Amino acid sequence: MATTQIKSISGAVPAGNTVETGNSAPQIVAQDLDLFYGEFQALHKINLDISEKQITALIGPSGCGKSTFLRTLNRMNDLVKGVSIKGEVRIGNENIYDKSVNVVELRKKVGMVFQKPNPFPMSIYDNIAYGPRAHGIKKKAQLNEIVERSLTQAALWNEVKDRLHSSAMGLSGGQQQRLCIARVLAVEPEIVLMDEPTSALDPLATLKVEELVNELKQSYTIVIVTHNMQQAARISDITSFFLNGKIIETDVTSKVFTNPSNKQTEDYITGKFG
Ligand SMILES: Nc1ncnc2c1ncn2[C@@H]1O[C@H](COP(=O)(O)OP(=O)(O)OP(=O)(O)O)[C@@H](O)[C@H]1O
Repeated sequence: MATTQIKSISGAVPAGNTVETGNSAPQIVAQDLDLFYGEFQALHKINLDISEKQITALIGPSGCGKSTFLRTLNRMNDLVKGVSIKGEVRIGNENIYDKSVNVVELRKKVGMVFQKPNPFPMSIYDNIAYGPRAHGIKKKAQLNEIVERSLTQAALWNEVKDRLHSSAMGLSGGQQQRLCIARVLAVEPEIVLMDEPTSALDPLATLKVEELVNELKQSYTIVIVTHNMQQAARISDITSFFLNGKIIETDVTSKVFTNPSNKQTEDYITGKFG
C-alpha cells in the first residue's frame, strides 16, 4: 500500500510520519500556504497532502481557518477583497495560483457545496442543466442524460423524476442540498469541496447526505469541513485538525479520534475546548 507524506508546520506530526492512503501521489498539495485578509493572517504555513478518492475532513473550533483553507482549493477567496496568499496549492502538476490558470475551468474541476442549500430559483431540471449549458452543452438529449445521471448520483432521481420541471424551491432542505450536490456533479468535477454541508439539515437528511458522500468517494476526491466530530469520525478517511490558522495534526481518522499524537487535538476531540 502506498503512503502519503504528512507534513506538519507545528511539528505535531514528527518528520517522516506517513499515512497509508492506498493511493499513489497526492492529488492536492498545499505547501507553505499563508493567507491574509488585509493585515490579518488567517492561515499560517499550511502543509497538507490530500489523496485522490478519499474523504478528508477538516475539523477545529470556530474561526480556526477551516473554511478559509477549503476555499483556497478552488480560489473562492479570490472573490474576497483584500485577500493575499503566499505559498502554493498544486492540483495534479499545476500550481492553481499561477497566472496562466483559468479560474472558471478550475472551479469546474473543483466544485463546491455550501453550508446552506442554495438552489437557483428555477426548475429542478434547469438547476442541473445550468452548469453544462454555461460550458456550451446545448443538445436536449445530452442535457437530459446529464440531468438524470447527476440526480441519480446524488441519490435524488427517484424522488424528483416526475417533477423535474417544478421549482427547486419546493424541495425539502435535505433534497435541496442533494440537488446542490447534483448540480456540482453535472459538470464532472474531480474534487468536491463541502463546507459544513449538513449543518442546516435535520438528522434524517444529514444521514442521507452522509451516505451519499460515502458513495461519492468512489468517483471523487472529497474535502469536507465539519463541526460535527461524529460526522468526521463516521465518514472521513483522513482528518486534519486546525487551530488558530495552523494544522496541528493530520492522520488517519480512526487514529485522530482514538489516539491523537497531539495534546491539543486530544483536548479538542474530548470536548475540553471549542
Ligand atoms: N472575508 C473575511 N475578511 C476578514 N476576515 C475573515 C474573512 N473570512 C474569515 N475571516 C477570519 O479568518 C479567520 C478564519 O475564518 P474561517 O471562516 O476560515 O474559520 P472556520 O474555522 O471555518 O470557522 P467556522 O467553523 O466558524 O466556520 C477568522 O478569524 C475569521 O474571522
